[in-house]
Amino acid sequence: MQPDRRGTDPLSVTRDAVINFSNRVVYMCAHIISMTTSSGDCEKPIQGDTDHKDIEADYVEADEDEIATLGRALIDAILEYAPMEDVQGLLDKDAPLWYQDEDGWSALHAAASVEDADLVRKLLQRGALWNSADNAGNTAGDIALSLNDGESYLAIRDAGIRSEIILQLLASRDAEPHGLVLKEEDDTALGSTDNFLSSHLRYTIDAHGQDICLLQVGDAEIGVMMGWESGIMQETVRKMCEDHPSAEAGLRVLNVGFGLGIIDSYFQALPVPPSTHVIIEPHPDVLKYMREQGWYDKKGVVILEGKWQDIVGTQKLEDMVFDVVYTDTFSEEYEDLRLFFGHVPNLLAGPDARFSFFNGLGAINALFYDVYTHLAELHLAELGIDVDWEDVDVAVQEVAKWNNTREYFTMRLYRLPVGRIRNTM
Ligand SMILES: C[S@@+](CC[C@H](N)C(=O)[O-])C[C@H]1O[C@@H](n2cnc3c(N)ncnc32)[C@H](O)[C@@H]1O
Repeated sequence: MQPDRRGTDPLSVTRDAVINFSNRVVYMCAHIISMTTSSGDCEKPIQGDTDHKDIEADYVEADEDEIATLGRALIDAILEYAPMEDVQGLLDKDAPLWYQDEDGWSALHAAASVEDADLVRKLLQRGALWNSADNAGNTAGDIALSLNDGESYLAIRDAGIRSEIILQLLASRDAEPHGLVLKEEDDTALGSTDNFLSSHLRYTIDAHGQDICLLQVGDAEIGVMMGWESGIMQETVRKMCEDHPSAEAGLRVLNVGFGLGIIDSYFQALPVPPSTHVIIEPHPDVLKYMREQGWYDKKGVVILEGKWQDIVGTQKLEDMVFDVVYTDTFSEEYEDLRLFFGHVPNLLAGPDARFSFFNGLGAINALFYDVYTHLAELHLAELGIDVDWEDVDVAVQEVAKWNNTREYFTMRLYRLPVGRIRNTM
């Protein structure tokens, strides 16, 4: 699974990651055997080391075979509708729930495919990975969804939300990288803001006449922002501004991340342009493009050069408040978005003010997209911000949409959030 355009996807537990995880378990078994048979020093050569290693390998292989046999038996039992006592018997023998067969199916995939919501719940309670994907990229949740089995789907989705909340909590209390977080490190310009900011961006028009801002990553060019998203940006501005009580006086707007300037152009095109329009943008090539396009000279526009992390919540914003706040960055993760959420109550001018963000994390898989959407809603609710969601149909011709860049949004519907401070009166 590809990381998301706007960041590494922390939910993206790929088949490889699960295999890595299971390999780690096997490695740990080998390590424990090694420690118990080599006086706790597995690096130190010991007498008869070769024989010793052979024995170790045999042990691990035998373990691996036994584990795989149990894992396979559990999947088969579920798929063959075996009596619950048989399935329970295999679970009692510790049949591995992380095991995936040659198609990438786990016991949870099997339980979802036979539409057994009780078993789905049982497997999740016993630690089944809610987000492991089969070779075709489908999770058990996707299978439940395709079978219209709402009960199983919601059990899996809620397990995903719970697990993400727990991981976020652990991560916030523990500065050390946490062993439980199954996340691939990404030091490229896609997954690291600092690398992104030192990479070259190219603004161009693709073969379909679409405006596009491209980032070079290795041999490939990745879309930072693409013209097909205009519909989302236009609808976002409409939902946030159209019926705003202060619209006729000119709104105070804050936008984080300029990209192609699509959303900023829609803000400027409002019947009454914003009275103040602050744009936060750190990338030197984007700032150059903004200068060339005359953004520095527009009335009411204030460009704050830098990352939002160095501007929002500091004196650089001079305690300004806004009627409309929008954020859409790149190479950031959900955790960055959640940190931004924490500033939103202080940025909004009052109960009429509105907040939105590009809701694209996990949008290459229905289950992951759903989990992120709910996670965002829960975290914003904790901050006293209630969100209205609107579905925007973004099904456009695939060729025109992607050109030669990778796909990062494959859902038919974009879930557009508009948050407001909860009115407690
Ligand atoms: C996807 S584009 C935004 C597209 C924009 N919504 C539009 O309508 O064209 C993301 C932008 O966020 C900027 N960005 C990346 N990291 C940022 C950060 N930490 N703070 C502010 N902007 C950031 C990027 O340089 C890029 O210009």
